[in-house]
Amino acid sequence: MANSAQLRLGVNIDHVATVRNARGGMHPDPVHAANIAIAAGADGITAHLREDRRHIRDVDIARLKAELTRPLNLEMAATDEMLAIALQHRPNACCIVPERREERTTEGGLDVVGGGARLERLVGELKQAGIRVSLFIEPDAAAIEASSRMGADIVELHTGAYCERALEENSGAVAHELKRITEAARLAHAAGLEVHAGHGLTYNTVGAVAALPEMVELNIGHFLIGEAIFEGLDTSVTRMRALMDAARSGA
Ligand SMILES: CC(=O)[C@@H](O)[C@H](O)COP(=O)(O)O
Ligand SMILES: NCC(=O)COP(=O)(O)O
Repeated sequence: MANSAQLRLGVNIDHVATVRNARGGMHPDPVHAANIAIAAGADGITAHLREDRRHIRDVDIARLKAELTRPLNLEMAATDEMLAIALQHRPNACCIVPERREERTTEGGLDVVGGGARLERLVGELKQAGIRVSLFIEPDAAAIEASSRMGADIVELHTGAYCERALEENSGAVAHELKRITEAARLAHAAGLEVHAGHGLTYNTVGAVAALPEMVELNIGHFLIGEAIFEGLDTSVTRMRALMDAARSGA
């Protein structure tokens, strides 16, 4: 079992729902996957209720909130529909993410600088309901300053570009992206924000991000669910957890 002093692992179970939805029906069940992930060492569960409901559905959020023994992090677009759902279910945290219906995945960070009053109102209403608020942002200084000004509790740094460059085996570009994440983590921590990161992380890319001392939580999904096909979800979560812990302890 994970202990609270460790870097936290949030397992994103969206892609279990993607497989389920390919045939309709109930199988495989994302809540069952969440429970396996928790038993294997996940500290929390992340689920992204997209506006188009392409994977997670409203009923999944209700069941996750009712049945989980670990905190739920609800990822959502900055809309009044999603705000109402969050206020109904009261997850432990809400991570506000940018959404474009036609995108294949979350392509960039939230436009916190341009997001203005609407985003600030959403952050305020969630916080007033006792929900911790995270903003999913690019690792850059302007986004961090705006997140802090807006009253967010947490920033989740988008690691997608870093992981893409790693897949291309472009070591110079990987180093550049890692430097952006490293500097952003320092800056966010100094601004009093809790620092999370995620998107596209794999066994190969997790170590460098886990080693950053300011990092408090990593949210990982697509790779873990993909590896689960080959080695089982309990094994993929356990391996990821071990890599995070080894990186954190300098092993
Ligand atoms: C915000 C984020 O990184 C995750 O929610 C991820 O987006 C889930 O997968 P999809 O982008 O495929 O919905
Ligand atoms: N916020 C990132 C997340 O929850 C997981 O992203 P991915 O590992 O599914 O790409």
